[in-house]
Amino acid sequence: LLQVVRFLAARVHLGRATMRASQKDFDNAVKQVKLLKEDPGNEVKVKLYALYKQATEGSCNVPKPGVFDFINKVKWDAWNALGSLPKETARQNYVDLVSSLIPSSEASSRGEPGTQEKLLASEDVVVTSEDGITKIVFNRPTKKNAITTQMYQEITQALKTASKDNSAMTVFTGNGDYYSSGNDLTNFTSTPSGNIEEFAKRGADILRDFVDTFIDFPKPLVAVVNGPAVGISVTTLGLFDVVYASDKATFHTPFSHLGQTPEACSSYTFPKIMGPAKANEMLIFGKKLTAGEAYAQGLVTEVFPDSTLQKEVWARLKAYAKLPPNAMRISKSLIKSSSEREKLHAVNAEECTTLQARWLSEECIGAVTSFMSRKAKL
Ligand SMILES: CCCCCCCCCCC/C=C/C(=O)SCCNC(=O)CCNC(=O)[C@H](O)C(C)(C)COP(=O)(O)OP(=O)(O)OC[C@H]1O[C@@H](n2cnc3c(N)ncnc32)[C@H](O)[C@@H]1OP(=O)(O)O
Repeated sequence: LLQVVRFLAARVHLGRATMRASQKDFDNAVKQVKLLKEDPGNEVKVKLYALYKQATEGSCNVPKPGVFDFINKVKWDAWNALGSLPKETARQNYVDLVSSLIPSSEASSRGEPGTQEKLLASEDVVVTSEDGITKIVFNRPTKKNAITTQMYQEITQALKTASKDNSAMTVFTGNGDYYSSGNDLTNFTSTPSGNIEEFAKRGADILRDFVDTFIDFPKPLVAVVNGPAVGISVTTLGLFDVVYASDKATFHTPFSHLGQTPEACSSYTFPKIMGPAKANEMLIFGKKLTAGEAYAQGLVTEVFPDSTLQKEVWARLKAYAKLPPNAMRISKSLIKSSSEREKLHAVNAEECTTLQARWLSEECIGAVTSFMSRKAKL
């Protein structure tokens, strides 16, 4: 990786020696990186990081991270490899690299970077409202609908809005073959230099807010699990009112494999739903359930053949959405009483604090590093 970084930095340097990117070009490129539709991959992200640091701070001037701080060590190595490359050259190389990542059709229509942010940002989470139903769709099919940090925040916002809109219920589903592969593991690799503890704290705050919004959601909340579900996309199901699943869906919570621990109140809801014996096998040993098994354990309301899922489920939901909305909300609040919600908030807080510490553990960093280097898959 270091050789690639050095080679590319030198190549871009030689090729563009006569050009000079202005500070404004650089600032725009920094904004454009955040708007990229396609994930450029870890190698490019590391290069961008190194060039950004060189352009803004000059030669690497911070101590080498510890041996177990894998991610920061890769980043440090890449920055350090740029040696004494002048700041202006690093700035130009950064701008060139970013423009090479933007398809020409997009570059011409993009205009001022700030103006399209919202539009592009909302592509990964699509929210629509029709027939009394607000639909929230995980829409990153090429990444198996893995949930980025930004998506957590968008979903939190979408739920807060849906709780006040005039729809009768809210339905989650996924686009493509997966419902969702859970937390996007690259969320862990975008650590701003240095303060990994602060980063983990911010992650825990985002997660806590996200789960709190599910706990407090006042209207019927339905999941249409169109395919395999992993991690947090499974655990949140314990906070839904109804879960319909395709017979192709699977339910997998590989927390121990990832050096992590349960979230979304599943350490409380799963034993309550399926009994401790079955919940332990899922949450501690990461046993993957088929749709039929998840139905038998009470996590899923009903399983449909994949070929008829969409037709049957949406027809049923449209009919349900015509029921008197206040009656449905009041029934929900009786079932999920205020004391139960209080308990769920306390569980959520504890799970988030536990995860915050886990994310800094050698076990977790090692598992994420393995996934990133493609040695390990579930
Ligand atoms: C400090 C952190 C701040 C974070 C902010 C808040 C964090 C809250 C965190 C809450 C805790 C959540 C826990 C979980 O959800 S644990 C579960 C995590 N998920 C996984 O471990 C799944 C990993 N993915 C896989 O094992 C396989 O991809 C999978 C079995 C799902 C599919 O395998 P398949 O062979 O069919 O497909 P590919 O692997 O080729 O996948 C296609 C592309 O999609 C990318 N992908 C898939 N899943 C993820 C993922 N979870 N994260 C990132 N990327 C993912 C995969 O890399 C492929 O991409 P490329 O085509 O670019 O290679």
